[in-house]
Amino acid sequence: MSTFLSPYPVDSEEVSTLDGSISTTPTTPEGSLYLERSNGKPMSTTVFDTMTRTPPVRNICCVGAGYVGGPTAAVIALQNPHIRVTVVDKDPNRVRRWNSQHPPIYEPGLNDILRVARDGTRECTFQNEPNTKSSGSIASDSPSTSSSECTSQCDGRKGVTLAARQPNLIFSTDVAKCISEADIVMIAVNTPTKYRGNGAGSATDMTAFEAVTSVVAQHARPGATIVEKSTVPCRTAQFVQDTLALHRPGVHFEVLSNPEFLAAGTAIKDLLTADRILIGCNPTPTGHRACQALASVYSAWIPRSRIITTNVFSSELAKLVANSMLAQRISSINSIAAVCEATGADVDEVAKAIGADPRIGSKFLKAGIGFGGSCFKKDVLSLAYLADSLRLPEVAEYWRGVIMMNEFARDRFAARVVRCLNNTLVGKKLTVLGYAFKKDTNDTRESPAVEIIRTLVEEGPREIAIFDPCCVPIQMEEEISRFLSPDVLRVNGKGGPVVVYKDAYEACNASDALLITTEFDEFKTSPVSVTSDVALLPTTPEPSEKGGAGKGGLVDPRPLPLKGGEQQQLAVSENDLLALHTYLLKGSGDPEVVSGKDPLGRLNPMPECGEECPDCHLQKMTGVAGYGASQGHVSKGRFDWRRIHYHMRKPHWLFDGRRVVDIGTMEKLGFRVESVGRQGR
Ligand SMILES: NC(=O)c1ccc[n+]([C@@H]2O[C@H](COP(=O)([O-])OP(=O)(O)OC[C@H]3O[C@@H](n4cnc5c(N)ncnc54)[C@H](O)[C@@H]3O)[C@@H](O)[C@H]2O)c1
Ligand SMILES: O=c1ccn([C@@H]2O[C@H](COP(=O)(O)OP(=O)(O)O[C@H]3O[C@H](CO)[C@@H](O)[C@H](O)[C@H]3O)[C@@H](O)[C@H]2O)c(=O)[nH]1
Repeated sequence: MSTFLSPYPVDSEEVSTLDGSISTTPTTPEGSLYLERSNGKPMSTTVFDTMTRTPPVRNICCVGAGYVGGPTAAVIALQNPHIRVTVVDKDPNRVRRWNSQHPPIYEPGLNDILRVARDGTRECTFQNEPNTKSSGSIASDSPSTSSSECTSQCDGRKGVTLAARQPNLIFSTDVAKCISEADIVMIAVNTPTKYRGNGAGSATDMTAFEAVTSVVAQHARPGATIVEKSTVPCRTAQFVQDTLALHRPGVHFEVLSNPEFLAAGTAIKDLLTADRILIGCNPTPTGHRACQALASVYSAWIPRSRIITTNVFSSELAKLVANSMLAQRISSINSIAAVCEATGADVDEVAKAIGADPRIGSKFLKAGIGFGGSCFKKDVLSLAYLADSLRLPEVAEYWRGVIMMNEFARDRFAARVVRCLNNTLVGKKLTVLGYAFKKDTNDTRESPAVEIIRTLVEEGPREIAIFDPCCVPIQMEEEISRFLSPDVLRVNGKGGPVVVYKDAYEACNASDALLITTEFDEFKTSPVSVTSDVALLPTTPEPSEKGGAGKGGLVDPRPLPLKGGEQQQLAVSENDLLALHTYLLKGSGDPEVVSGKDPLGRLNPMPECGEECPDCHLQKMTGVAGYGASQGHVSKGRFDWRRIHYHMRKPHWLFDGRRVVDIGTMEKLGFRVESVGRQGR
């Protein structure tokens, strides 16, 4: 039996187990041994606590500064100001951008969090009484940077002072050094589908994960906990443990699985209000203690009851299964869409009717042109490959059917467009509205739009115009030439049929047919609220418990609970501060409110870009503000469909691949609408 003592504390707080019971670890028989003195007499609980209360987590290193690593590390750092969180990546360009005004990815709310955790904050004073005035300018609510100023601005009401905060989020390329300093190393590198060799097109490509594991094995400090954040095949933890043993025989490391469930476009909301945190560990005292240490990091903002612990392989498998089941629901409803198109039933009505049954539920039943994104396809295929390798071909076949149905939905839509246009696109202009794989993101990985464009190009059209409210045109051009061919692109009037537009109305001008391929709110006919970064930050959901007038649809979260005294250096949770930040911004009534505004007056200036900053250069060249996703997407409100209709060519075809427009309204405007999951002409 191992006598290794983990450096982590035994935390007696409760963590829920999968069966709903409460586990107060350590629970294994081995764990109880620590309660005995060497003389065999039982220890007092206090002595036990003191001996096992080891230093809390002080340093986390996240390897991989991508869609998962960047936002996850930012939220962990925000919520744990006492922990130094370092994000390392082998790509110096990516790291440079995380350290600049141009982070490499856009997620609503991310910039606000980055600015607090990466840049630190200054002392500020804010008014902690609910606003009793009606909606209007935020000036009367605006906190200032000094109490005296606030006192005058706040009509003599007392302000409270918030201490400055030191930066605790660092981005670096020094992978080995940062790993060697960490108590917890999270591996969040890409795990795509293998595209060549054994298992090509199905198995997970573990190249990046394996490379990082080997660096971790060589440099991690003894006793460190290694966390799989990447989505990996079941039993990868064994491979990590073996690699560690190979490089560092006799040195103890714990390996945990802690898969991520965030979705693109809502990453910050998903991280801040996660419905569950899943941690898989070895069923040993040291495994449980490592699990508790990681749970303590999350419990800074996630209720303990939402932290689920399982064995390490269940956790790995649960991530693959979660994505496969979600993908399966979409394929199921898309298969029914095909039946609806042939019968006269309407897929939205069917979805509503079945979704009312709580056993089925209403989420993830939106029919369309199929799912895209970097995860669903690869994770379903990974599960199918796992089944194959376990000699369960029937199981593998079942899950491959989900992918087959997804491709069928996409191809059926493209075929319907061509069929409606008399089976020829020659001499015609078609406009593709939406290039990202889902709304409110500039992520285009596995976007169904790309394959639809490929099919349309093969028909020899005069022009395929593309507009996306969130993607940067120059990046779209670069991708199209990479995925399709450079020849298909038309730039400065020369080249192939594909033209990327910055302006939606120009893209639709003189078009024969519009295709909605992403579910952006802009395309909807029902009134859409003007979205902004702040829309997805935490708000205060319990109006009855809080005072203050409703403002911009939000409730004033003040008074925020304060710890540590009446006036000076008060501790307020970052969640509460985000809620106040959101309220002050949203309530401003300013439709252009975006990340970067600072109603609390606590942000430090953003890092300066040098003269040679390539992103500033591109921004100037392209005229696209927020190049590189730093400012992200500010909706300009819904489309003026009347104007679009006026400038289109007859018979005003509109193919709604995402069921976002109201068919009656559009037909009244004169469009000829064809919708997924509804019988056509
Ligand atoms: N994207 C999502 O929404 C999402 C959500 C949940 C889980 N996941 C999973 O999380 C993992 C990461 O996904 P992602 O979307 O963040 O990927 P990503 O491609 O955006 O980022 C991965 C990063 O890892 C870096 N990297 C690769 N090899 C490295 C090495 N040897 N050393 C240092 N850095 C290295 C890359 O340079 C890149 O910046 C995947 O397993 C994915 O399946 C993704
Ligand atoms: O009813 C629906 C819901 C979604 N979609 C499409 O499905 C795709 C995926 O959407 P979504 O799941 O919202 O985005 P992802 O960012 O791919 O997130 C999924 O993949 C992540 C990566 O593993 C997981 O962490 C998330 O939990 C999981 O939702 C998009 O193309 C959507 O348009 C539909 O067609 N119909």
